[in-house]
Amino acid sequence: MTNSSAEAMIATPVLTGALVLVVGPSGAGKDALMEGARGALADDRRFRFARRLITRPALAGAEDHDSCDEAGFVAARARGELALSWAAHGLHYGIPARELAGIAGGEVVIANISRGAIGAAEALAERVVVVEITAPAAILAKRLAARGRESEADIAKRLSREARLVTERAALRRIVNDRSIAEGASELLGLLRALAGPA
Ligand SMILES: Nc1ncnc2c1ncn2[C@@H]1O[C@H](COP(=O)(O)OP(=O)(O)OP(=O)(O)O)[C@@H](O)[C@H]1O
Ligand SMILES: O=P(O)(O)OC[C@H]1O[C@H](OP(=O)(O)O)[C@H](O)[C@@H]1O
Repeated sequence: MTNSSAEAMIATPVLTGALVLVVGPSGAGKDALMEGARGALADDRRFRFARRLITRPALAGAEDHDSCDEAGFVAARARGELALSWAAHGLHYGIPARELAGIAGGEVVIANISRGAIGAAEALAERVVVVEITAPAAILAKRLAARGRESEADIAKRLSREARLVTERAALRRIVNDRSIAEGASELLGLLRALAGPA
């Protein structure tokens, strides 16, 4: 190796940042496993769990997100504040650009998104990993009923929602969340830790 190419290698910072897209059917446990992993990583600045903007009022005990009405959402998107947005279940969802700002500096950012938004999200970072959380259909139905956030009719719509999971260049990992939340969260945690640089 010549001196100049050795210098180039030393001068190039090793960026370990990544965008982790958590996807899967309603009731699979995306929020629950992310909450478990977030708790374990609370003091670890290598990780950030993206706070979403949703046109749904925040509910006690549910996902901690920013809320706005539809006009506010459209305005935020027009101002270029959202790196990613999609519509589902009669709601608008967005990932604010500021949530992804640390990836270039090495942060691992974890975001709960629609399976239909994977294609657009793959353009947002160099290293993108899709984590699909799944569970058998009967378990999904039981969990949504027990969660009680939606009406029976809305739960039926969520369960019948068809969404294809297609990745172009992102790596794909799968967690079958059919054991306890703690076990599922620990699997997600292992996967996230493996993506981050040294502590
Ligand atoms: N392994 C598990 N064992 C028991 N209950 C679970 C498990 N995982 C999640 N749950 C519960 O199932 C319900 C649905 O989970 P959660 O809200 O995390 O799903 P989700 O994939 O985020 O769904 P949605 O897309 O509808 O928001 C919640 O009440 C959650 O506490
Ligand atoms: O079915 P697909 O398109 O994959 O996901 C649609 C939406 O469903 C869930 O919303 P919520 O957290 O239940 O409000 C996901 O977070 C996503 O935003």
